[in-house]
Amino acid sequence: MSNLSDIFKNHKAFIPFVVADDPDFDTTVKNIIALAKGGADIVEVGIPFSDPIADGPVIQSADLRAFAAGVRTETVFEIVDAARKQTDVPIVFLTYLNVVFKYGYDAFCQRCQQSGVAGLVIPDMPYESRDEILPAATQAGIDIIPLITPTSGHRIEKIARAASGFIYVVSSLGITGERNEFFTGLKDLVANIRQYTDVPTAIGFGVHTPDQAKTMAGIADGVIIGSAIVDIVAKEKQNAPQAIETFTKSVRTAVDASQGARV
Ligand SMILES: O=P(O)(O)OC[C@@H](O)[C@@H](O)c1c[nH]c2ccccc12
Repeated sequence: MSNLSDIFKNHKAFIPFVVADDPDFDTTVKNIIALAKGGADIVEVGIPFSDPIADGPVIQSADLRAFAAGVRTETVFEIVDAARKQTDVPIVFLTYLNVVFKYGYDAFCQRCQQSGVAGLVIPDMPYESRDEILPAATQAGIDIIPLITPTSGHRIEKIARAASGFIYVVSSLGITGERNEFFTGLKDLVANIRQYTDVPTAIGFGVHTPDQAKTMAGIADGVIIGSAIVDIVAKEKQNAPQAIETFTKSVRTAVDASQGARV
């Protein structure tokens, strides 16, 4: 397994998301570095996919921009390799299962290890199918980061007990995208998960302001923001890195102000 869990040991984690090759290779590399400079603990890099069923319009549009830029799965690895020359910020992939399947589980996990990718979030891989990829991921020292949603119900125990890296707690039903209303039972959901595991939890979906990030970091061990950052990329294009660093710093400050701030 990777050492992703250690990141959460002494402070609340901020995990931002960007889509690879949106709007181009160099800007994505600069965005990853800007996120790291701004205080991200882990960067979630999205591999564009043709049928992103869990994604809202902001990320769907980003995937289309990446496809227009000619993105291939290998491009995403090359972007990470290029970023690695300037930052050692932990990186996880957000990827749909078919991308990994087409590349080949062993080859994909080995390539991840080569690029220093520490974990995979595969939103359309049911817990019951994880055994297909687990041997290759374990061999490569990569965490398969599970998602737990407000409707996971009786499956929470087995998902939590099998988790490594961190657990992605989905804040609300539906698709990714900025929200102002969240599932009201998040505190109970996190408490339920914590009965079964010490693996840290990070809440994502809809969070788009520093105040919301502070609230979520007060409930869980970390917070994930995607669409709000992808929206900056959509608006700022090649000028996004500076704006992204500024936004990241504001979220970092807010997350550190929640309980359990950096010691
Ligand atoms: O965009 P939001 O609402 O801030 O949510 C994070 C999300 O973007 C990122 O974690 C993600 C992007 N695509 C996904 C698909 C499924 C689950 C999570 C994701």
